[in-house]
Amino acid sequence: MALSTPAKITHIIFDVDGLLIDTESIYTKVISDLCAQYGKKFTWEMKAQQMGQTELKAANVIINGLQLPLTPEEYLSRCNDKFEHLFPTTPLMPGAEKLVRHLHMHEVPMALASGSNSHNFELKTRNHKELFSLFSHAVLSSSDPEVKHGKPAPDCFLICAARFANPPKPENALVFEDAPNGVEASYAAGMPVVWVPDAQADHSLLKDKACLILESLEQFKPEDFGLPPYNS
Ligand SMILES: O=c1[nH]cc([C@@H]2O[C@H](COP(=O)(O)O)[C@@H](O)[C@H]2O)c(=O)[nH]1
Ligand SMILES: [Mg+2]
Repeated sequence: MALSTPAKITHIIFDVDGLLIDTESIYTKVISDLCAQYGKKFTWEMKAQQMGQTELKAANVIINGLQLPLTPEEYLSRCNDKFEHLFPTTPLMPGAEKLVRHLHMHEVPMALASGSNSHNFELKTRNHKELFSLFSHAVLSSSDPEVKHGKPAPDCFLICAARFANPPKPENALVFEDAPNGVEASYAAGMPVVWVPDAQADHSLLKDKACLILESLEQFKPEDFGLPPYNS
């Protein structure tokens, strides 16, 4: 379903969590278990507000939203204890490896823009080092001093675009995102965005801000964006 046709795409910026790697199911499990210890339920609405945000901002969403008797530091430390063991087991999302290798083979410059911090990013990608070496750079909003505001602000995408050797104009950089906050951020950056939402996401809120909505990266057709088709 193409909602609008973007300008010529010369660069690609990928989100990480829930888009290239399946860390969102790990976040859901760990945060649900923590909330349950206080008799609270981690709802999809709450999760959608957290996704893509910096870790500290996301912690405050839950603590304030569910009135958890924890400081952000306590919340993050409890989660990080579990993430330390779980993130290194993270699998890739369907279609991610095929798309990244294809674009790399055709020398399309690619980078990453995530809400993660650098320690967790290393854990999450530990089993996929060679694949993640194919990106030119990664902007990690929770650790990068240049990123003043995480998604839904456009900062991480604008900074990511500016760090390419030959920086594209925003309209020439195609973003792939799973999070509503990420779609808002890329739209605010003036970049076309392919949205690959969680099955629970409400499409109606963002359908005018994404140029394409897919159930999976496996459905992406590079030629629809002027990029080399698969098998070329
Ligand atoms: O259930 C959750 N998902 C995601 C996040 C936040 O979203 C970031 C991942 O963002 P992105 O998809 O932009 O990589 C995580 O590092 C974390 O800060 C969270 O707090 N809770
Ligand atoms: Mg994401």
